[in-house]
Amino acid sequence: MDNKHIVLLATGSFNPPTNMHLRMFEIARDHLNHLGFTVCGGLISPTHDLYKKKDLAPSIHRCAMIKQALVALPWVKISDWEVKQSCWTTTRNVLQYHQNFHDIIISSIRNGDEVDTSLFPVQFVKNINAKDLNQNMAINIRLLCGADLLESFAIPGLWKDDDIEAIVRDFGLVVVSRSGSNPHKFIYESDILTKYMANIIVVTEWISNEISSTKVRRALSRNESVKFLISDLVESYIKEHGLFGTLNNKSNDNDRSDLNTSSVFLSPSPSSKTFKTYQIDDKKINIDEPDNLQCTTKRENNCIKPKVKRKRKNQ
Ligand SMILES: Nc1ncnc2c1ncn2[C@@H]1O[C@H](COP(=O)(O)OP(=O)(O)OP(=O)(O)O)[C@@H](O)[C@H]1O
Ligand SMILES: O=C(O)c1ccc[n+]([C@@H]2O[C@H](COP(=O)([O-])O)[C@@H](O)[C@H]2O)c1
Repeated sequence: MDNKHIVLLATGSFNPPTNMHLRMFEIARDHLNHLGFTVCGGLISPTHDLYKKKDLAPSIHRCAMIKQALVALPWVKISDWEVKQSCWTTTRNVLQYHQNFHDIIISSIRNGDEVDTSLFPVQFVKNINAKDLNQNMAINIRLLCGADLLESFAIPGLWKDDDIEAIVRDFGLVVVSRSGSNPHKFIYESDILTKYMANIIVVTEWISNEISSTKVRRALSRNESVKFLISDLVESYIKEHGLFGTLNNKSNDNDRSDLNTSSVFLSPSPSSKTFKTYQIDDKKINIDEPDNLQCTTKRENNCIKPKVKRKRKNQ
């Protein structure tokens, strides 16, 4: 975990994406830069429709809204890989897939293979082109999350202990503080998190802002202003498509021609034996799949976030 080049990957519902989701990337990047890391890119991976969170808008809309939000944050890109799978994928596997993807691209560049780097962190590509790419230089995908997601590790039955351990051991976490949470205490109370404490960076947001998607949805359904909470482009999209109980629902569900979310990042095509072939724009690329990518029926049925009181437990 000594790699200094980082791509921050945030998972979640983004239902809808808020300004705080975007700020989370900026705050984390500043902090990591102060610590001597190079954050060369960011990715948002919205969760699958089968996660079945209450009031979850279809992923086609969530992807389209994220694209609109990211107009203001061009160093972060959307990955639609997760939503395009046939079922919900664990965060561990989402991280592993994207790590494999970056590893393959880097080795292709080193081998002199022609690959489309348009989806790759711009600064990293510049370094490669400037030929100062150290042979050992690699990109480390890290999970970026708010402190509430970290604390959800303690919700009984929601995360597998093995997955939590793999996430902190193999990828690492960047946790942005959220009011009402105490990430340092939470890490202290967890054996697994304490063991891999060196891989967990807690970022304090001093300009605290408790924007949440839930509150934005509530305001929208009441026809209250959401200006400065979400981007104007996202707001227009929501109203145009009548999402989240907005009043001017045009019932235009059948007309989805404007929702061109195809290959926002990359899309799977039929698999081969050990690799899966992915179409990236007009190029095909083989990527080693994370081991147990298929989710089990049990896990699929477990997708619904249990309505249990959050209780901290020693893991
Ligand atoms: N205000 C915030 N401060 C810090 N992190 C945040 C904030 N809002 C969202 N996040 C983080 O962004 C990621 C994606 O969040 P998610 O889509 O669940 O948003 P949310 O606002 O928490 O949603 P909801 O209100 O629907 O539960 C999570 O890691 C979450 O912790
Ligand atoms: O990997 C897991 O076991 C796991 C268990 C619970 C939640 N997650 C992910 O965590 C994210 C939670 O998003 P949200 O909106 O419910 O805060 C979402 O991307 C889920 O896929 C992942």
